[in-house]
Amino acid sequence: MRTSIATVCLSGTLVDKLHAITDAGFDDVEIFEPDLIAAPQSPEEIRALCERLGLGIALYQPFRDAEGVVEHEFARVLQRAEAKFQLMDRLGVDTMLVCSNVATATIDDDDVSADQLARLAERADAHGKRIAFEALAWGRYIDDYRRAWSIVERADHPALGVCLDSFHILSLGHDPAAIERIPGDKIFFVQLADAPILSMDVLSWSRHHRLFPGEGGFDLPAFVAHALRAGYAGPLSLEVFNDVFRQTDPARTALHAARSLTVLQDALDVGRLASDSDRHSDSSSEPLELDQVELKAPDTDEVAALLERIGFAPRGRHVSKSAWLYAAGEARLVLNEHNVSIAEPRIAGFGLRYAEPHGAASRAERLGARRAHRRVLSGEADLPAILSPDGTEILLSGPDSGIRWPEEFTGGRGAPDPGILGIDHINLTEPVADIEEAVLFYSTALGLTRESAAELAGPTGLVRSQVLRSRAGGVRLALNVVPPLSEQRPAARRHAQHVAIACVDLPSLLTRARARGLRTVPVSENYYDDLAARLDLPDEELVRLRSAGLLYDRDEAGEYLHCYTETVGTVFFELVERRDGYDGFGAANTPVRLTAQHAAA
Ligand SMILES: O=C(O)c1ccc(O)c(O)c1
Ligand SMILES: [Mg+2]
Repeated sequence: MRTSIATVCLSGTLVDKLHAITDAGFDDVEIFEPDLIAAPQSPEEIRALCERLGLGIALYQPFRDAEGVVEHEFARVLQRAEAKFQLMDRLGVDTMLVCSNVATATIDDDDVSADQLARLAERADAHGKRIAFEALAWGRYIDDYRRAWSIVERADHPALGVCLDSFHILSLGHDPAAIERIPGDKIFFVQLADAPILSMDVLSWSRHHRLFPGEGGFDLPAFVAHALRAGYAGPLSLEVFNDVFRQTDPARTALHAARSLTVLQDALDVGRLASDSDRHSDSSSEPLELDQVELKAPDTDEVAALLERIGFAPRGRHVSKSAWLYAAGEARLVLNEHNVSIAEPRIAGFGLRYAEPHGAASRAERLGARRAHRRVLSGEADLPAILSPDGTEILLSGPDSGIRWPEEFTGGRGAPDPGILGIDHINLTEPVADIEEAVLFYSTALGLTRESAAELAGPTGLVRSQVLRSRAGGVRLALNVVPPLSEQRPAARRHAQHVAIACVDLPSLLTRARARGLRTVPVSENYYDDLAARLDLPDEELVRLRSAGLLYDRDEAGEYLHCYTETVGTVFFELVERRDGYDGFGAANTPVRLTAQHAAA
């Protein structure tokens, strides 16, 4: 199928947008009228540019408030339309989107709307143009695609069809199954947008919060499948009104958009295969384990000292690079000073183990991931590495390739604390502008499953937190969104990232670690008073938690004890003990940490 995107999805001038859309590989574009009106180029120049770029103009939109009006007003509608048909001739586009009347409609009568649309279509036809009628979710009378179709059917004009926009249909909870009752050749256009499930007025929801397919709560593959079963053969076109995407770099956003369509098309293919031969989606695309984390800094001494206080032991220095491996239990952390351009320690990468790392890397690349140059720590094995959109390096290892690379580090000393088991999870931060792209990347290119997002109260407002994990449970990744106005704050307040270390008998480990000089984020007395009020914990347990300075959470399955270390650069560590299958992240305790870190930074 042809792919398309509306210019309204991107930032910049019309010319910027057309270049970005072409470079991202789209076949077609919807020109959003305000973009054209504001452009200094003539319609002929825009047409010539699109021809030169090999980009088809699939739709001109929107034309508003056309039907349901009294007769003398309709005469004005036809005059307005006439001018637009001439403009469309100059642009070389043959389909115009007409959306249902939101402002000037005074007549709630399908016969009147059908008659007026038929007359509009008659004029369009005279210019060799077509009208695609779209029910806006906030249309004055027509807000349901089924009603829009019945009006189009009644009008019965060959130059009149419907435009189906997933947002308007799914936001109102309308069943998309009736799309299959519309003949495919009367579906003139399909627009796709996802959105987070929010309870707010539908106009604001649509204008500010639409997302690319796969990023929100709508079932876009099912929606598109209905249109395809109806026989729709036109382009799949993204129409995403989003305040953030309209501010970000258009080239990057267009790539992000294209990736979402690739994922959607894959989901449609899998659906088709599944119904044909009952095949299940491929679980080999999921990572098995998070097998190491790499921290980079111009000078890693401070992080190294912190790790030793926690209970890690140096396993050695890399044979040829300024990099050190710290290990304990199954946990492996690489401290890398090689080719470092950043000023402060940060999480630069991590390793995921897959059943087939090369297959996983090709899949990620197809979904837009860039290949990373060989990682410093993998001189020997043939391990692929990719980059997340923000440049985090992800090393993909196989079932046994993880065993050899630590041998490149020699000259270790000491023994790790036996209380450390491995890496429990990592928590990265993303600017508001990048979070959707990051979530799409981790959930598709890396094969993780997105869980519902939470909003956690911090000293500078709500922090959105998005958990991604492997279904089998071996990999857990949390992404926290940096509050948008925090850019001027010290780095540690803006984007402290952390690695959570899984421990056994955390209270005893903490006693030993404190004897080695470890300091943890202080926990207020008020916190323990609240714990006592909230959870029916035995007094002795409360005393133990309080004296150890531990945070506590529990779910239906079990309990979670945890604490946070001091921050070095933009990195800190969390020490966690999961008891009896506790499956969360102690999210309820995040405000305590954020506030303490805010005060300390
Ligand atoms: O928000 C709007 O006005 C608007 C305009 C055109 C569309 O196709 C649409 O879905 C919404
Ligand atoms: Mg639309």
